[in-house]
Amino acid sequence: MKEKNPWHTPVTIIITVIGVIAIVALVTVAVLQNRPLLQKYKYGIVLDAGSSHTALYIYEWPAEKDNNTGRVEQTHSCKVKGPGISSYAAAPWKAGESLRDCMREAKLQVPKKRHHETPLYLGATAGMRLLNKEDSSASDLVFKAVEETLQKSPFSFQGARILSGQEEGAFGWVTVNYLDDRLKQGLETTGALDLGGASTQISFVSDNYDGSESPSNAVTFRLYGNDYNLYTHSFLCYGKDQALRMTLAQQTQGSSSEISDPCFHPGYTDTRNYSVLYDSPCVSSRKPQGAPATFIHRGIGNFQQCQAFVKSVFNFTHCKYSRCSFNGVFQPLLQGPFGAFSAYYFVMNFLNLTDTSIHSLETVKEKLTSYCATPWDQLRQRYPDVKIKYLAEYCFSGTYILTLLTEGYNFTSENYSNIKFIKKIKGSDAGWTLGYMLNLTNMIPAEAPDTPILPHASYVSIVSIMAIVIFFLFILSLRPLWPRCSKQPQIV
Ligand SMILES: Nc1ccn([C@@H]2O[C@H](COP(=O)(O)OP(=O)(O)OP(=O)(O)O)[C@@H](O)[C@H]2O)c(=O)n1
Ligand SMILES: [Ca+2]
Repeated sequence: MKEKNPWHTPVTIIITVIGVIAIVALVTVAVLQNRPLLQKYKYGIVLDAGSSHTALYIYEWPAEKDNNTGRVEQTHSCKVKGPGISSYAAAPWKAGESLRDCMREAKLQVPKKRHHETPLYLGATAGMRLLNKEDSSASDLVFKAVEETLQKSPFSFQGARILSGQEEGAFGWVTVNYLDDRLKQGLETTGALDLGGASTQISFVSDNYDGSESPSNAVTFRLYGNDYNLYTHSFLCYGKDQALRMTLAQQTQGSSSEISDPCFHPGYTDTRNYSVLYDSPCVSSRKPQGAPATFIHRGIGNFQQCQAFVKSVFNFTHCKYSRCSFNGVFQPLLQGPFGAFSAYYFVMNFLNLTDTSIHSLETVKEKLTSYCATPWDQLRQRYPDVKIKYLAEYCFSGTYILTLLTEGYNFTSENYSNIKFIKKIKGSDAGWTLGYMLNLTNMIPAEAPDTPILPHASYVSIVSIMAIVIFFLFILSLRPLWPRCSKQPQIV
């Protein structure tokens, strides 16, 4: 008699086929339904109109995330040729013109079909703050010129304006902590130190500061369900270019036709114009009477003497609060790690001093002592590709940074290593622009968003495994229906 394979009964074959189809269907639906959709991006553009130059930043984030909560990253940056827009006060149309090349680049970088929905912002900082103070109609004309250019772009232009010092400091802090993923996770935050050409900002969270002492330094945020009381202050005129003017003003009070400057290298000489030097609200009131048209600016390269001049631009005589940084400005006790960017980074990177875990405050002083004393022609030979203006100023700038951090903000040998000199965090530049855009586009929710318990891959794996297990349990549960054991021949 022919032995029949017990699995070949119609019932088991049907159950198996249905089971396999069910598993394939279940897993396919689970994978397809939850598959990350093909990545589409949205874009935002911010122009940082700084005192020394303008830069354009393009940010992108996944389009499919609800309320734009996906991660925002910088995809492109463009440095505008020429000086900052405040330098075009005498020919405002040139300020608008200067932005054209970078706007052209932006058009190529952002996919065409996204152009009209891409917000475009221009924020101006200390250079325009100073121009506005000095000559508000000139500053209005500069804004008119840049607005005309930006309105002509295919992007959704949202306006050009001067940021307050508070905003500049607070948005720099938001950028650093957003990029470090500290806000979403509610981790201890990083303070932000920004050194520009015309102003400098310090922003940090301190347990001793709830905003009641000196409320003008307080910015409160509720981000991802956490409250932050941020201390922030912007010192107008304490960016490195204006600080250099103040230091030179200190040395030229005698109207002399020649000064020997310890902040410049031995052998360095240049002819400077008194009226150009004093043409800034940071020093204009101190222009000496009867000064000649020009003076010879000679370097003598002496760090200690340089630091003495630099110190003289800080005022430590009065403080009506429990503690101050300088110029009578309140500052709570320093707390936590700090990220120092923009000119802090350019200068410390040039001097090879960015790694504060190796280079202590003492080493920084030693390095500056020998660097400032290096003859100018030797430096020119060693760094033929570095812009002369930058190269000439690194001794002053390094000395200024050291003095600002220690004498100004009260960093000590103990907490100096809490500072990290940084340019970028995960590919995006540290600076106020990203924080500014995140704020204006409401991309940081006040409350923590609900997130799925499991990541996508774990979800799919668990669904697949469970489907297979259920299928086998089902087969087992049908055991009573299974044909009798195969060894015994069956009588058909
Ligand atoms: N490789 C570089 C680039 C810039 N700088 C200096 O860094 C300062 C400008 O820093 P930045 O952060 O770009 O200032 P701005 O944003 O233009 O100025 P502000 O924020 O004050 O408006 C200028 O003194 C410039 O000479 C430098 O020393 N080395
Ligand atoms: Ca700046």
